[in-house]
Amino acid sequence: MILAFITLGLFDIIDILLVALLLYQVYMLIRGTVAINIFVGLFLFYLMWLLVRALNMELLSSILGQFIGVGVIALIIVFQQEIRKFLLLLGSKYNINQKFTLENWFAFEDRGIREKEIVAILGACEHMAKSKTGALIVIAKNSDLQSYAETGQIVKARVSTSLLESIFFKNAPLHDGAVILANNRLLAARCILPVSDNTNIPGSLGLRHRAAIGMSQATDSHVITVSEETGNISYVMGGKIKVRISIPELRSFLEGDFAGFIH
Ligand SMILES: Nc1ncnc2c1ncn2[C@@H]1O[C@H](COP(=O)(O)OP(=O)(O)OP(=O)(O)O)[C@@H](O)[C@H]1O
Repeated sequence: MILAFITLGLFDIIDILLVALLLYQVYMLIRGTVAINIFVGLFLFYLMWLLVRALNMELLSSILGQFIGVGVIALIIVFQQEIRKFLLLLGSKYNINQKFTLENWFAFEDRGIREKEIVAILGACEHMAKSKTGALIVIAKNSDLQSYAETGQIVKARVSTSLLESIFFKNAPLHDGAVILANNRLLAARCILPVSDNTNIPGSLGLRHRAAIGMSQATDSHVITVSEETGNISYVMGGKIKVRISIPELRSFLEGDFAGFIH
């Protein structure tokens, strides 16, 4: 009966597709976090309101409508963290300051890392894995990591195996936290990274690995971890972690992901 009154135009189809795309993006953003349960709850609540309205159940629809009326404010409060993460990702991907620097326009500097830096990282990771020295290395891609670098100690030094090893040496003053590599330089050490709240991460992975995953979700950077407990090397990108990788595997990941930057 109801369907007989529904007319579907081209714009309605575009509208539905856009809403589907939006919902998919929201799902991708909060997938694996506790926020997904809240989102599903709110979505069901909204569907119920649409249903009771369509069935002309006046009393129930006006009660639910009161909640829906303040729904946007409630959404902002409930998804405060996710909205912040989303805006941060959007802002750092399309950072205006970064796009209009002279370096970018005239390509004076490379964004990521080159072959020499890859060799230095591989050497350091190999030694640190053998000696079970914990390490957390962030490699910038397009996102601006300056705000993360400022949580630690700005270094701005040439990347070398010995520098990386001495930073992560157990009793060294800068060993805690992460190092950030950007523009072929070791930009900063002892940096604090955002920790992922993904509930699907195995319990065996502690804060170092969660911080690596969190950083790769918040930015487009790639992260290498060396476990202090096991000496295992992991490679993290786009919120996904590859655990227990070998040095040749790490080389092929780095060369593959930063191929555009190798000279
Ligand atoms: N948010 C963070 N940002 C940067 N570094 C962090 C963060 N959280 C933890 N770390 C680093 O990770 C170190 C070890 O943390 P933890 O033992 O919980 O990690 P893990 O994943 O179990 O790693 P490991 O296998 O090396 O023990 C900390 O001492 C610190 O240097």
